[in-house]
Amino acid sequence: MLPLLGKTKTMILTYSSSFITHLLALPPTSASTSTRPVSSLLHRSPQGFFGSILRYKLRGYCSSRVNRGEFMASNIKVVQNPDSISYLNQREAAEVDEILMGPLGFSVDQLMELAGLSVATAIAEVYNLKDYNRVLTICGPGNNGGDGLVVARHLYHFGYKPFVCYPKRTAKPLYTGLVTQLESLGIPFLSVDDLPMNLSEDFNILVDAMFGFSFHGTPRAPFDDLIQRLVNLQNYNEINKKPSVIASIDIPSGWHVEEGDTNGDGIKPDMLVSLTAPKLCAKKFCGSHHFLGGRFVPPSIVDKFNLHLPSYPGSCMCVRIGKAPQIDISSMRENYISPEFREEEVDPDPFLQFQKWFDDVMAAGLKEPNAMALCTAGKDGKPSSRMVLLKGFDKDGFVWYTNYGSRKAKDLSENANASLLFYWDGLNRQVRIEGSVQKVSEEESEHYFHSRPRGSQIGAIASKQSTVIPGRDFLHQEYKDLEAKFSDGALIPKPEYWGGHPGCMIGYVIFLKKVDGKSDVWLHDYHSLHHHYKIPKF
Ligand SMILES: NC(=O)C1=CN([C@@H]2O[C@H](COP(=O)(O)OP(=O)(O)OC[C@H]3O[C@@H](n4cnc5c(N)ncnc54)[C@H](OP(=O)(O)O)[C@@H]3O)[C@@H](O)[C@H]2O)[C@H](O)CC1
Ligand SMILES: [K+]
Repeated sequence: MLPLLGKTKTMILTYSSSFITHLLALPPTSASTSTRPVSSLLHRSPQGFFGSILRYKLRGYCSSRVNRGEFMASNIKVVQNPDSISYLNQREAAEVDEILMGPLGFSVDQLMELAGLSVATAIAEVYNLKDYNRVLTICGPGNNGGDGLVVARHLYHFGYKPFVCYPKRTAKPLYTGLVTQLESLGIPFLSVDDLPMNLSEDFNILVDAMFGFSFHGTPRAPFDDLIQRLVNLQNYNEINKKPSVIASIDIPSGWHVEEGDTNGDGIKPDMLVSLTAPKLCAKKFCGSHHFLGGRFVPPSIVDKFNLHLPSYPGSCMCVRIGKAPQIDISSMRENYISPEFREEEVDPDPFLQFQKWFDDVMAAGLKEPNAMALCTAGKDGKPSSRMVLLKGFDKDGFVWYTNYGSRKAKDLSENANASLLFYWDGLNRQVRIEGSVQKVSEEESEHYFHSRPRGSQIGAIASKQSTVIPGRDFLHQEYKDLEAKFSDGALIPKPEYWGGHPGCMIGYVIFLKKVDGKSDVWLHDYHSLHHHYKIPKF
């Protein structure tokens, strides 16, 4: 059990499954025992909790991440300006291939596998399994077709239902092996005659893997017909309620590799996944989703061709190029599909129920399951929320740590009432905790402080929350100085202003600049060094 620093005492736990919210209440004076039968509470009509649907609009200050031209959405990095990257002509694309598979020692199998995986990843990023389950991969005679075979295999493992049309098979072992792999998974191979004229009747995604950068002239049979069916899709889509989409690998098939869709009567893919570097025709791509994949380009190629390519963050296989399409927020909705939440399965002890759900979240491998929104309001009654990390819980309360100088600590010193909210996406569950917060002993704070990594301890000293500092460099310098000071491994003293109050934020917060007393944005950095930028009120 972790030490207790901040505790919510009186609390209401609200367990929610698929957003059907049930309320569990504890007696207002004690958090340790619950005498109230859970089932009686569960029978309340949701109307009692929500009343009629109200439309709220919040005007005020908004915090958001700093936009520095590139940002991450669902782990995929976005390159906002497509003109900032290099485009290859047909000769360069072939030359890169030759160097990779010549002096640089790559095999085509390897590159194809990585290329195919990046395409499958991009598809899965954009087209969800529920709405885009049936995928037809149309494969051509060359390596682009081979990429398509690899994509079909990965999509199968991602949970999609792939089909393959591969009318001009290549007899080389690489390709026969890829076909065998798909056949062993039971993936159906369809002939051109098996396919409906209106491909959207049977398929949600059409993966265009017919031609890549070696395409020349005009498409020959049977690809002329297949390309025409993809062109016709647009007309069918206009009358279809649920349009199907085309995802092209490297080049939209039939397009001129450098000039693009010269006559304007070619296919109009919704997604293009360029490999290695986009080819010139990609500049003419007008679909919604342009990705770059093929994370295998070594620095020697980058230097030789003077390539400007975005970096792939973390373990991402692809990067989005250009802005994601604007989404009508009012039309965004999910169908929450999760096992029924049954009263008889709810533990009468809300803490045990919380433990059960926390175990589920851990088993599901969700990221930062202990992240929770903490909402406080000072004496002015104006609420503010931020994410903090749960560091332990028991029947006395839920524990987190913070800096006494922070706004949340100040709020709590004026008004002990606060709420916590966990939201576990993927399990469709949320837990609400409401109550009052107490300070805890200095001893407990001290104990927890020294259990943290040294970098975080130094960060806590460097970050005097809610104070104005000259700039970010000042913060870094302060950190470096402290790091040097404690480099001998000596005990790092806990600063007086840290601990003993509601707790440990994901990082600490420093007001970097004060611009007309406007609102702020926080920036995540290493070792809990965070700072705020002021942004204008809107
Ligand atoms: N380095 C990388 O990024 C990697 C990319 N990969 C993928 O490989 C393709 C390029 O592969 P390549 O085999 O060189 O070429 P294609 O897939 O474009 O296809 C060549 C075959 O298509 C025939 N072809 C060409 N034009 C036509 C046409 N008008 N009608 C019918 N058939 C045509 C051609 O036959 P020819 O007799 O005409 O020469 C070939 O049979 C690249 O774009 C990526 O997708 C690798 O997978 C990994 C490394
Ligand atoms: K293609």
